[in-house]
Amino acid sequence: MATETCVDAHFVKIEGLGKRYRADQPPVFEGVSFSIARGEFVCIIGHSGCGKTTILNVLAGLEAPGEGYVFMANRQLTGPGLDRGVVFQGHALLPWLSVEDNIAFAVRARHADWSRRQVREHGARFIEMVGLAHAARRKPAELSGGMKQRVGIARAFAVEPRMLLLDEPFGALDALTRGTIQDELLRICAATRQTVFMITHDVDEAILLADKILLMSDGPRARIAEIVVNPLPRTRQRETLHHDPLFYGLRNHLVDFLVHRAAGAEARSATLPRLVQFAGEGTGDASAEPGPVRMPVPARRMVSAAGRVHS
Ligand SMILES: Nc1ncnc2c1ncn2[C@@H]1O[C@H](COP(=O)(O)OP(=O)(O)OP(=O)(O)O)[C@@H](O)[C@H]1O
Repeated sequence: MATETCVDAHFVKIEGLGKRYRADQPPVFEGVSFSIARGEFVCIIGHSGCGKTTILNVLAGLEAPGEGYVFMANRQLTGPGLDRGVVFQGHALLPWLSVEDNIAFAVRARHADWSRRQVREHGARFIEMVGLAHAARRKPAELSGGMKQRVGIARAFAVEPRMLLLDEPFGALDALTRGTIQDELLRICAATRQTVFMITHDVDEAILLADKILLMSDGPRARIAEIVVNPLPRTRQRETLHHDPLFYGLRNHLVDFLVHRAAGAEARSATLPRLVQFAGEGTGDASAEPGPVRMPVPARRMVSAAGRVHS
């Protein structure tokens, strides 16, 4: 029982990850260590180029780390596998297949012994889940960007991966569509207790979706400087999120990191990430005191009023 609890808390374990692309250059990031509990939704935020996608690719097994290890359920991951589902920004659908066939293709890869009917019925559940039953026979070219992204999400869920990896999946969508899909994602994750690792540049998106937010310092030699535990209840909803007294304290803390601390010596030299937990209406951490979102910001690193990072 104790072992099981331990596996649950450290379902995914990343230890001392580092990556250097060129021998004559410093590593993009180093000493990256963190855990993801089973069923936990983790977002990672950091400025462009600090290595977020590289970390996601290492978790997906698409790229080898220069240093360090990744474990899932106590097993070391050394390559890609159907136990992990990836949703990329560019949806990556097969253009000659319909929505249902795109999903069936992925399901068949996972369950080679299933009958055609089993594959179809299984896929239909997930198409329904993302609200695309009416478009199941359409090809990707006949879908909007938001619909394509939903197909990508349905496909990833249909494979029932043990960990879902999302690389800025909503970055290219308009605000309204993004909101709708975020709500769907929240609902599906709550229903399935899916373990998720997601890259986002949107602070508000991280607050809405994540249980834990990893803040990366700037590269080269980027690190996870802080692990911020989301104090808002898991039942949070987009429409009412900003009414919670803890919302602005958390938001200011994240924006302040991106604007002021990500490039600072303290964040860049952190050997271990700082755990930031907010307590009650204020915060248990002195540096996490709610404060104004300070502008203007350095030209290279702008965080818009909407909480999105631009470089
Ligand atoms: N295959 C590669 N070969 C050489 N350098 C690479 C390669 N892939 C990434 N890099 C470099 O590594 C650094 C980190 O890239 P990565 O895409 O992981 O950053 P990121 O934080 O995801 O950035 P963004 O937010 O802009 O997507 C960048 O400087 C990038 O140029």
